[in-house]
Amino acid sequence: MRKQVIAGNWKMNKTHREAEDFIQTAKNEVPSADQVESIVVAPFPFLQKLVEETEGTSLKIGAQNMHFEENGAFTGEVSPVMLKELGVSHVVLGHSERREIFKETDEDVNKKVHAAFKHGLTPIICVGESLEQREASETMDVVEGQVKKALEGLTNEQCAETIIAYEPIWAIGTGRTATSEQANEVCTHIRKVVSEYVNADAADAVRIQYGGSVKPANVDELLSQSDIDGALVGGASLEADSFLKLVEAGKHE
Ligand SMILES: O=C(CO)COP(=O)(O)O
Repeated sequence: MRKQVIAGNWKMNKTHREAEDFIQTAKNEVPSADQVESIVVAPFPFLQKLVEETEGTSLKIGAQNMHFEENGAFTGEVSPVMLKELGVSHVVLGHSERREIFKETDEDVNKKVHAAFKHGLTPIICVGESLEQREASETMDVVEGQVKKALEGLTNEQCAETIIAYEPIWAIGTGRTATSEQANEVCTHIRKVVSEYVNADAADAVRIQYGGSVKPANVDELLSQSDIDGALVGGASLEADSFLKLVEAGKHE
């Protein structure tokens, strides 16, 4: 049975003080790591402090992006080596906001995924279609292309360890959640793509999250779907109480 993984993506939000207050509330309240995997994906300036404060707890800390190179003349960028040194466990890669606003390509995402594995970071790879693509019935093709390109050149074991987040762009921050059937349909397709592109074992092991207006009121139904193994949550992860409810929903005994 795949363990659910609930990640709160804070995006570019919170002051240092707010981040601190959240972690103090949440760090001892999250269920144990063998029941559910819980991750706070925080802005770079907070990472070191949050990693220190959550040491020995079940709450893990992830980054929202990174460069694929280890070092060099890349002003403003952060490397996988730096994240690893801080003790970060996960890194979100290819979020639609990075793809759309910062023009990241599938090729960039693939290089970043390789860099993550090289440095012992677990990638959370985001894929998902725009409203225009959904209306043109291109969802499955778009997502399939993104998944294959992101996984290109990885070992079968690395593919199995990857977390894929299906986040339809039209559902992000809009309050318009995909129905659990719509979300599951695409997650099932992603698992099929992994099965054909990698192998059945990797497809069985890979965890596929849904993201896009997930909140305590709709999380149970989403997580009860056959191919949804967790959630990547923006807005509803900003308050500790709400984040804890989401994590609780992912718990199994
Ligand atoms: O983009 C998201 C998480 O990465 C989803 O954001 P919302 O939960 O705010 O819709």
